[in-house]
Amino acid sequence: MHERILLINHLRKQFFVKPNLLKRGHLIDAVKDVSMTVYRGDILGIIGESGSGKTTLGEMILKLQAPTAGELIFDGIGMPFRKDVQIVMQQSNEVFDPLSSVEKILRTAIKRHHKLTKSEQDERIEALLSSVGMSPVDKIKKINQFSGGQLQRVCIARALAVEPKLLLLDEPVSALDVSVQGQIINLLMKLHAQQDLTYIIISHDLNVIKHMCNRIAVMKDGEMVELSDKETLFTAPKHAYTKQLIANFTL
Ligand SMILES: Nc1ncnc2c1ncn2[C@@H]1O[C@H](COP(=O)(O)OP(=O)(O)OP(=O)(O)O)[C@@H](O)[C@H]1O
Repeated sequence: MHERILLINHLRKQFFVKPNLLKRGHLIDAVKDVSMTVYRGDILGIIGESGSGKTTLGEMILKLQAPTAGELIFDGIGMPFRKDVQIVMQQSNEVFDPLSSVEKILRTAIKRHHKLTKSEQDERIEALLSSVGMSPVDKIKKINQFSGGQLQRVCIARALAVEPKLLLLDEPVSALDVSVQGQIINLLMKLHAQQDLTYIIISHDLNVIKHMCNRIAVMKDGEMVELSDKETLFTAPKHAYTKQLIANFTL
């Protein structure tokens, strides 16, 4: 029996679009009426064209946006919530202060959520660096000394610093060179296998989605038009829009 970690129940988000010379101000439904269950250990992909509501859905899961209607129920996720859901984003070089050291970034994250002594923090920093395949000497390096792939490792280490249960990966590799993409994907898969983690991945890249996910949700115009396990989605997609996405992918 799969253990539920998150229930998304009739979630809706409207935005007011300000008037301009051509159009009156109006409301749009970025997310219309999305319901789904995320199970512990899932690697759930969210795909769909630009503007289909993927980011808005992700922001509601992170509690960065309040839903207009509906609810999110997190199971087995205690307080404070902030610690249990973390994000790894695409533009890792814009996420950090370029003059910060890795040590400072990780220590700040650790201190925010755990009461540890200085030496316990040091141990945790070393363990985090090792878990993302970085060397202990990297901790004194500044963010502006790292390549994109290394930065993404720092981003992942920072997210893991607070021992989250759910990671939202928003285009986790799309800014990276193809060879580095593979390394980061392998790292994410290794961490998922080793630690008790659940992933939600937003990506335009169906190769990444196919490689990593066990279940996939398809968004179109704010609606979730299909939620299938990976095999079904790629071999017997149900919705016409999914069929089109898969056909374009296999061309
Ligand atoms: N803060 C906002 N104010 C007004 N409209 C918004 C806001 N944020 C998003 N939208 C609109 O909501 C819709 C969904 O946007 P969203 O960014 O969630 O889509 P997406 O699927 O993540 O797109 P992309 O793949 O390009 O990131 C779009 O029409 C977008 O213009």
